[in-house]
Parts: sequence; structure tokens; C-alpha cells
Amino acid sequence: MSTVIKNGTIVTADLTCKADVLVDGGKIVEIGPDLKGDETLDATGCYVMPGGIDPHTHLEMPFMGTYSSDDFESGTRAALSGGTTMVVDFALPSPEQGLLDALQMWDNKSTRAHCDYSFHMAITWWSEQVFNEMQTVVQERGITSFKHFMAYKGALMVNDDEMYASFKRCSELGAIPLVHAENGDVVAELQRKLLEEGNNGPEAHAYSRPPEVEGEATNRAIMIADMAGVPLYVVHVSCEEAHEAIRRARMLGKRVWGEPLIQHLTLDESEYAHPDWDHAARRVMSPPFRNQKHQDSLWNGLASGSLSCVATDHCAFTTEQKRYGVGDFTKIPNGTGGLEDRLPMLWTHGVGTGRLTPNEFVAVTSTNIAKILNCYPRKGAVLVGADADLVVWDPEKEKTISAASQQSAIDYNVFEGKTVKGLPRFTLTRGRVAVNDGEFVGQEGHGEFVRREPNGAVNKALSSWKELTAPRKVERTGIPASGV
Ligand SMILES: NC(=O)NCCC(=O)O
Ligand SMILES: [Zn+2]
Repeated sequence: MSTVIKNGTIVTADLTCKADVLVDGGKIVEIGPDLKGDETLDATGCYVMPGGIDPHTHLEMPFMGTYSSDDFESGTRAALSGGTTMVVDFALPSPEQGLLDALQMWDNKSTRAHCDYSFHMAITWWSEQVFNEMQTVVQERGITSFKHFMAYKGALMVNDDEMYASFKRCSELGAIPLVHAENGDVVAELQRKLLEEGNNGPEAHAYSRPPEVEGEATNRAIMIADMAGVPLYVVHVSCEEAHEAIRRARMLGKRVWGEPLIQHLTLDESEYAHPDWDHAARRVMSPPFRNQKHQDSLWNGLASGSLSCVATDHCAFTTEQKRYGVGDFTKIPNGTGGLEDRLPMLWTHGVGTGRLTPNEFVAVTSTNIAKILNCYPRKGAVLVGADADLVVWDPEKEKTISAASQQSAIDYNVFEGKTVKGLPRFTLTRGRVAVNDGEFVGQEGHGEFVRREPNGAVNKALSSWKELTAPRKVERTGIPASGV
């Protein structure tokens, strides 16, 4: 059954034009005027855009003594409801667990996905086994991005020597390293001191992770990537210090991408001063929310291009789970939700205010990450031959965000009470309508794994540059005798 999307305006990262879109067999097969199909979706007054790609989710992740509560079923249902048609989740080996073992666990969990997905692999420890398995992960499994936690000391954190070894391996394999950039040693020491002084509430979580620890780690990761000759993707950039490091690196020609989250763009540190413990703890995530100066920096980065992609880091814990940290903020599971709200919140606060153009919105929610992760134009495009992962976006449709009507499995929403203007009329996942005017009509298990090839354009360019600028031994005509 073919489907035609009629009377809409196509908005991509680089053009805006009126045309119909014909979809068949899960792909876009024609774009032009007056197209016909077996089924018609009316896009009058709407923008037809590539579906969102969320490059940073943690679905059913074992973390801090529990599991994040949204799994691939509820998580991808939330994603599609908000116009996101692909998620990239993190396969996370526990320390000493093999990468392929962890991957098996993620393969099992993801069978319930409603939309397409891919994985990043986390490097949580270092050994010859990890070194060897990275090759299998890239070449046989089509996973070409590896995350490194510079925080969570004693759990997921890797040290500089491990990071350098892993980055070099990424370089050899044509893969991209990702970093969670916070100085884990300093965070651990600040946590210890705060607790010792009796500061045990959720606000102390923010005190223990100031912008300085993020800025330092970002600079360090950039240096290590530069030495290893590999591009770098910095996840959840939350502050000017980290953004400044990325901006400066990019100005110097280094291949570094920064990813702010919708939470950091729209929620600020005052949330942690809320008198209700639950309210504050529900917003505990790392890095924490910041003040308006930092938020402005992130918005400016998106507008100017120094920051590339907006994600959610969707890692949802219930209030009951958050309460594991009553009396000790370091035990509050870190993470917040956002999958369903990323696009509507970014449209409302970005396009709706004039901080972003509709084309920039598509770039930072979909196309840029598809290019970085080397799955463009299969994903992130409205082009003949691309997967029909599309959102028909109604810029006039409004709602007030509420946990009562969300898809996520948790009992609250960090954006509760916020009104958004701009919502999906239809969301299509590989041609199948999954959201029809606010109603979820997706199919569990429809989602497929998206395999990615290594050696994307930036990796290729960097390895040529590395070759050209490699240290060379000087052939000398004379060498003095040694000694006196
Ligand atoms: N961000 C966060 O607080 N939780 C998820 C794990 C991570 O990405 O650090
Ligand atoms: Zn992180």
C-alpha cells in the first residue's frame, strides 16, 4: 500500500518547498506536485520533515543499583508520539563484562521497539579483550561509536590512559569516540565533602558538579582526541565552559561536535531549590541544570553551529527509584526523561521564539546526527530513496505537557505544565503511520536495528591529515660521536 502526504511544505536541513511525498515499501519513492497513492495523509498547514533522531537514550539501563524505567517499548512509543523516529541507545557493559556479551543483552531488549534504533557501545573498562572486541563491534555489528564516561568514579569511569588507548583504537577502526565530560575525581571529592558537611539533599548534587568540572574534562577529552587523531562527540554539553572548549577546538580545525539536551536548554538550576524533595530529586541528572547564562550559551551555539545536535539523554526513573537517595544525594539515580517532548519543546522555545529557523531545527534534531553517525541520507532526509521516517508537523497544534497523558512509564514529567505549540499530526516510521492526530497507532516490534558503516567522511579526512602531519624521522648527513 502506497501512501501520499499531500498539501504540505517540505522542510529539510537545507530547503523549504511545497510538494507531495509518495511513500512505498517503507521508502520515499517520489517527491513532486499532484502525486497519488492508495492512502492519503492531509498535510495542509503542516511541515513535512525528517523524523527526529535522538542520539542519546538509556532505555532499561542498569544504573546506580536499579534499571531506568522506560524500556524499548515505552521509550520508542514516547519517541514516536513526539515526532522522533529513531533512537540511538547505549549498550553498557558492566566493568569486566565483554562488549559482545553486553550487546547480546541490548539485542534482546530492543526487539520490542516501535521505531528504528541503533547503538553506541560504552567502554567502561580496558583490556586486550575490549581492544579486540571493538573490531567485531564495528566491522561485524555495524556500531561505530564508543562512549567513555569521565565521571561516575568507581563505576563506569575510565582514566585518561584507558581513554587514549580506546580513542586510538577508534581511530584505527574508523569509529567515533563519545565522552560524558565531567572530572570524576573532583566530583567524588566534592560529594564527599558536601556529605561530611551535612549537605545531603538533591541541591547538593548540583553543587558537586559545577561547570568547571565539565569544562576541564571537555578540554581534556578534546586534547586526547587530538593526540589520537580522531573526531570527538561530546554528549550533554550543559555549560559555557564546555561549549567554549568545543567552540575553540572547532575554530582551530579540530573535528569536535557538541550535543546539548532539551532539558538543559529549557530548565534551570532553580529546580533544585524547590522545597519539595521529590520535585528536586526528579530533576537530578548529570550534568545538572544550569543558570540562564549557560542556557543562552547553548542556544547561541545551536544558532551559530558550534553545537550540532539536540538530544534527551532519556534515562527515566520513577519517584520511588529517586527516593533511594533520601538522606544521601549521591544515591539518587541520575537521569531524566524527555523523549516525547524534545521536538515540541525545541520547536516552541527555538523556532517559536526566533532563535532557530525551521531548517536549523531539522538540522539539530535529525540531519546533523545522521551525517555524524554515517546513516545519512537513509535517515535524516526527505529524499527519494530515503527511509520514510517522517513527521508531519502542525505548527499550530498546542498542548500542555502532563505526566497524566504521556507515554513514558514514569509517574511525573520534568516539563509538567509547560505549554508547547508545534506537534506531530502524523509520525511515520518506515512508511507506517504510528501517530495519527495525537493517537498512538504504532506496532511493537516494528523497529529495526540500523547498521552503520565505519570511516565516515570526517574520519577519512582526519586520517589523511594525520598521515600528512605524522612525525618523520630526519635523515641526517652527519651525527657527532657520542660521549666526550
Ligand atoms: N545523564 C544522567 O544523569 N544519566 C544517564 C547516564 C549518563 O549519560 O550520564
Ligand atoms: Zn552521561
